[in-house]
Amino acid sequence: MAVMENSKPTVEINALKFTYPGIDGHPPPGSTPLINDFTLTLNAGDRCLLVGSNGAGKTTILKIIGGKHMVEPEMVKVLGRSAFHDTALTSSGDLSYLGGEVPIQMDVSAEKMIFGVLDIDLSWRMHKVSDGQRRRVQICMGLLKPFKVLLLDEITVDLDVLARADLLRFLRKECEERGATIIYATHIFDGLENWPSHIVCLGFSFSKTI
Ligand SMILES: Nc1ncnc2c1ncn2[C@@H]1O[C@H](COP(=O)(O)OP(=O)(O)OP(=O)(O)O)[C@@H](O)[C@H]1O
Repeated sequence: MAVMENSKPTVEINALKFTYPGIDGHPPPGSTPLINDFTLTLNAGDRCLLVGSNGAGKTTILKIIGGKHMVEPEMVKVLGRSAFHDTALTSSGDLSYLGGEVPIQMDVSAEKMIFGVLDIDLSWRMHKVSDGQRRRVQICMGLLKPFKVLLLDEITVDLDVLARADLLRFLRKECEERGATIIYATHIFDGLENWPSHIVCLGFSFSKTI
């Protein structure tokens, strides 16, 4: 059962509009916004899958929610605040983004993550490990503080089937037991049948009730 800290949404995106700036720092005149009129509300415990074709804007949306691109504060609120304008959201660990090389944070014993979920061998030499093994260590190193909202940008791509299943099971528990909210952008749907509470496909969206 989800732990609801309060009834306020954890993520509120309201008619979000975004265009990457041109060389002069402004959107090119007459350009069509990459993100146009995107609206989404998530609550504690929700797990949202973000899908869409290459270039649809998944990473861009996660980065906007994570405070890495500036938008008007009322368009995107995380825990009632604008992540771009209120950097304490990310520095506290309440809001975490993992994509590329950026680590995530999570309240869990290192032992459980290292040996139970990610199955890391402490004797691995980092210059000799595979991409998937390196990814496991990277995820592990980020799982240090409790998060309330977690943004995952295709982080499981290098993991093998079992490691990915373990991680997804673990993340689901974080939502159900701690009331965390997760948005996960991916192209890999295997094993995700019962994972999300919401599915957003860029271009159109719908919610699945759990
Ligand atoms: N910093 C940037 N400046 C200008 N355009 C960008 C920038 N980053 C991304 N884009 C463009 O914005 C569009 C959306 O990119 P984004 O990375 O958000 O898509 P995505 O849905 O995550 O794609 P993929 O599934 O391939 O990861 C693409 O056309 C991309 O070229």
